[in-house]
Formats: sequence, C-alpha cells, structure tokens
Amino acid sequence: MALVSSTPNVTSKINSGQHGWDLKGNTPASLFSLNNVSIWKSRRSNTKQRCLVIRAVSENRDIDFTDPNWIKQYQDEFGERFNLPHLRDVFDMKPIPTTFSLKNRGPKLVDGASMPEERKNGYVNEDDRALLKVIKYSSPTSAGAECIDPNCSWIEQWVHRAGPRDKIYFQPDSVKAGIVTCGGLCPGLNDVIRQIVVTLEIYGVKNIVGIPYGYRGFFDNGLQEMPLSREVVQNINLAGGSLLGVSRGGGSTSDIVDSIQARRIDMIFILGGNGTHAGANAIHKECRKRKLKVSVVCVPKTIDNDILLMDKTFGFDTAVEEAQRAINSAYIEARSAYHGVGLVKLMGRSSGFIAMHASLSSGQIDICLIPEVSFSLEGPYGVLRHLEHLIQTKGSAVVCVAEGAGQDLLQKSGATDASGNVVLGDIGVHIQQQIKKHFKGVDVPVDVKYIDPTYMIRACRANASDAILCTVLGQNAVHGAFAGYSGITVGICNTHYVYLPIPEVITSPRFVDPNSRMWHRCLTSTGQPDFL
Ligand SMILES: Nc1ncnc2c1ncn2[C@@H]1O[C@H](COP(=O)(O)OP(=O)(O)OP(=O)(O)O)[C@@H](O)[C@H]1O
Ligand SMILES: O=P(O)(O)OC[C@H]1O[C@](O)(CO)[C@@H](O)[C@@H]1O
Ligand SMILES: [Mg+2]
Repeated sequence: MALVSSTPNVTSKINSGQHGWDLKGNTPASLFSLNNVSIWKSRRSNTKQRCLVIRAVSENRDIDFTDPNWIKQYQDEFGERFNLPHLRDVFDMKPIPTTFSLKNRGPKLVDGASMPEERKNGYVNEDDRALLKVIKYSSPTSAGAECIDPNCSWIEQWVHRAGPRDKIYFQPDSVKAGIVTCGGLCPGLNDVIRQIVVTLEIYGVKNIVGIPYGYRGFFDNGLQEMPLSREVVQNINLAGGSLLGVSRGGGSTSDIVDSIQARRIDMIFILGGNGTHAGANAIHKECRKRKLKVSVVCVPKTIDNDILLMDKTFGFDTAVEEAQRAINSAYIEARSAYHGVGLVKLMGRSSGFIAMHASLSSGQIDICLIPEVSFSLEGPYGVLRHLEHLIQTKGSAVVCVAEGAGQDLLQKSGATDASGNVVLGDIGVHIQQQIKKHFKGVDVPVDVKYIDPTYMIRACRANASDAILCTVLGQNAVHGAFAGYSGITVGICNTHYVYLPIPEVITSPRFVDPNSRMWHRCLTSTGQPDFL
C-alpha cells in the first residue's frame, strides 16, 4: 500500500542560486525534493488549518507500509543519506594517531614522542551517533508532527556525533588551512574564526590563512590572503563583524578550486548560510573530481536561523537580544503617544524565527507577522481592523514584522542581489503607510512610529550563549577536517553537536512551522487572531 505515491514532484531551487523558494504558493501544500526523499509539507496554512507532514522514502519508489521490513529499509536509506563523505572514499589513506591532546596544559610533545596513556581517553568514536528526532508523535495531528507513516511510527534517525577522533588523516605540520566568511554579517563570525585558528594550532598546524571578502577572495587577484595565528586572533571576538570581511555573489566553482589548488590549501573552513553551503558543496565535489586531498568543512552562519535540522545557528540569539531594544523603544513610543502604534521590522528573508522569538521574548508585541503565515491587511479579519480594536481597548499597539512577510501584498521588482537572492519589497514601510491611510479613512487619529533596526541586530559582537556555540562549532569544524571528512557541516541537534552532509541541510531554508508549539505560544502571547 503506497501512501504518498501521487504527490507531484517539484524540484527545489536551492542549487540555482536564485533562492526563489516558493513561499507564495496559493495552495496550502508544497513539495520539495530532498535528494531521494520527498517531503510534503504545508507551510502556508493559517492556525485554523492542521498541517500534516508526511515523508515518503523515494521519488521513484513508495514505501509499502504493509512490508514488515519497511522501518529497517527506511533507516538504512536514512543512514546512507547521512553518511559523511570522507577522503577515504576516493583516496587510499592511512590515518595516524591524533596530535590533538586532550590535556595539553603541560609542555608540548616533542617530535616523535608518543602521547602518554592518560591523554588518550575522551575522543569521539567514529561510530558514535546522536538522535535527530526525540519526540514520539502519537498522531499526525499532534502539534508540529513530522510523521513518516500514517501511524506516526517511532523511527530512530541517527546522525554522526561531532568531536575529536583519536586518528587523523592529515600530518599537521604540513597542512595549510584556509578560512573564509561569506554572505551577510552575523554576530560570532570572529569567535568561530578564533576557535578554528586556536584549535588548528593545538593540532600543530603552522600555516593558517584567511581568505578575504568571502568567495571573492579566491578569484580577485587584488586581494591578499591573511596569515592567521593565535596572536592575530586573540581578541577579535571582542568586536562584531568579520576580521576577514564578507561578500555576496561572484566566482565560478572552477576558479575557486583553481585558487585552492594554486594556494596548496589542504583544509578549507567555510562560514556562511544556505548559498555559501551550496557553493561549498560544489567546491567539495570539484575537489573530488580533480582528485585533490582537500577537506571542505562548513560552519552554518545565519542570524535568520534558517538552516534545516539544527536547533539554532550562531548569531540568532544575539540578533533576538538586540531586537529587544528596538521593540522596547517601539513599545515606549506607542504607550506614550495618544493612539500610538509602534511598528518594528526585523530581518528574516524567508523565515520568521527572529520576529517570532523577539516577540516571544519581549512580551510587548500585539501582532507578529512572519513569511510563513499569510495575512490580509484589509477586511473584517485584517490586521488593520484588529489594530483599530487594540487602539479602542488598549489605547496603543505594537507590531513586529519580519522582512519577508506579506510579500504578496507588494509589487515585485524582479531584482536580485549579487548572489541571486530576491530583493524584497519593504513590508515595514508598506504597513506603516496602510495604517495611516486606514485610520484616516475611519477618522481615528493615530500616531505611527516605525523602527527598522536592520543591520543593528547583526553588526554586533556575539552574546555569551552565542559565543559558546561558536566555540564548540569552530572546534568541531577542525576536528571534522582532521578526521578526514569533506563536504560536511557542523551543527547542534537536540542539544548535541553533530556532523551532517551539506546537501541534507540546504534543500530548502528552514521555516517556522505554523503548526508548531512555538508559533502557537507566540500567538498565545500576542493574543492576535488569524488575519485571513
Ligand atoms: N547555489 C549556489 N551555488 C554556488 N555558490 C552559491 C550558490 N548560492 C550562493 N552562492 C555563493 O555563496 C556566497 C554566499 O551566498 P549568499 O549571499 O546567498 O549568502 P548565504 O551564504 O546564503 O548567507 P546569508 O544567510 O547571509 O544570506 C556568494 O558568494 C554566492 O555567490
Ligand atoms: O543587506 P545584506 O547584507 O544583503 O543582508 C540582508 C539579508 O541578510 C539576512 O540577514 C541573511 O543573513 C537576511 O535576513 C537579510 O535579508
Ligand atoms: Mg542566503
């Protein structure tokens, strides 16, 4: 009995570089292709709709849930998908004992000396795994349920545990390691750079360089690589931004790999979001094609928190914290004005995590609008009518809108940025204008204060919790490279640190699930109705 056999196939646009994920489909359901796995998932449903998520194992083969072995087969295929690409797959390589000492407070080991016995425990075994999902849903109607079969059977999905291995695949003193930061800024970039450098040095790497201004640094001959050491990076975490600089757009994979080859780089650490990861995977594949022993390891960087499977990405916490200042100001302005409306627009191109968490955190928001949940401004159930009600009953209101929300209400310019990301219309300005127009129309005075903190929430140093996350991710990136993996990224899943194959985390951006407990909690906090 096949369950999801008739679902049509729509190919994800992640690899096109256009980033044009179809958030605006009029139907409540959309389908992505996830390698050999199809996910049918409702993302545009409002809170009244139940959103059922069903997974089928193959585009070409449906799961026969009457087969007593289907769970085993599913798990085997899952294991295959999450298997980490390794240099061993293409090269005949023998590992050597690690040079990464777990207790290196004493004097450094002299060349040729073997590691004392007491320093050999505490490494992560190659076969260690962490569970990707930890909730057993009893029904597809449970909040946030992700079910594989109609009974929502419990199926263990294991991913690789991150950390230092006791065997390594590179001789540290002959390694040249490169670090590059791509895409937009994010709090914590310098913390990650610092940890990568420090950890590489502990392994014994002496040749570490920074590639300036993202992928551009590989092909723009006017840009020089930057030598890095513990001394150079010692205090860089005290400031925001990226020591190396960032950029969007440009460059062919072939040119970038030419540059990696010419520079004799053995390990490249690539910090960036979805687009950067797509580029890194292409670099990894090109290195394999050319038989280059290069380890390509990513660290996901996005304040938007829109990378699949991860609890959170570094910089997100800090961005949410910074957003509190804007929300608090909007609240104070709104409360102090006669019929005041505070309006805050926060980043979040495709996903509303920053707006949702900032709203939850502040407790001052009456209306939170995110890209994943459609809304009308006009009409009896529209945002404007609800604002009227808030002004009448409370005397003021505060609205938080994610930049990617309500794009269907705006004219599309068709423009894209250097990386191919769609340039969004300004929903904040639009809502501000519509509020003024609406209240003028009903002859009610209103005082709208619009705050757009944009870059202020990301151009700052990481807060304490992000700094810790950056530290662990940076260290794990280095452990992953020395362990011989390539084409991987690091992350945190269910509070455990893991390695994941790049394609599995970039099939689409991660979205706020309108049927998740978190979105429902946000609605409980704001008290807003459905705006449809
Ligand atoms: N599909 C792709 N294949 C190869 N390279 C890509 C692809 N998409 C983007 N890139 C490259 O990756 C770099 C960063 O991409 P982008 O500007 O989209 O930022 P990002 O990594 O998604 O981070 P952010 O979260 O800030 O948007 C750019 O230099 C871009 O050219
Ligand atoms: O103006 P820039 O540097 O292109 O960055 C803006 C984008 O960066 C992001 O924060 C992603 O990092 C988006 O939310 C936002 O649209
Ligand atoms: Mg992007």
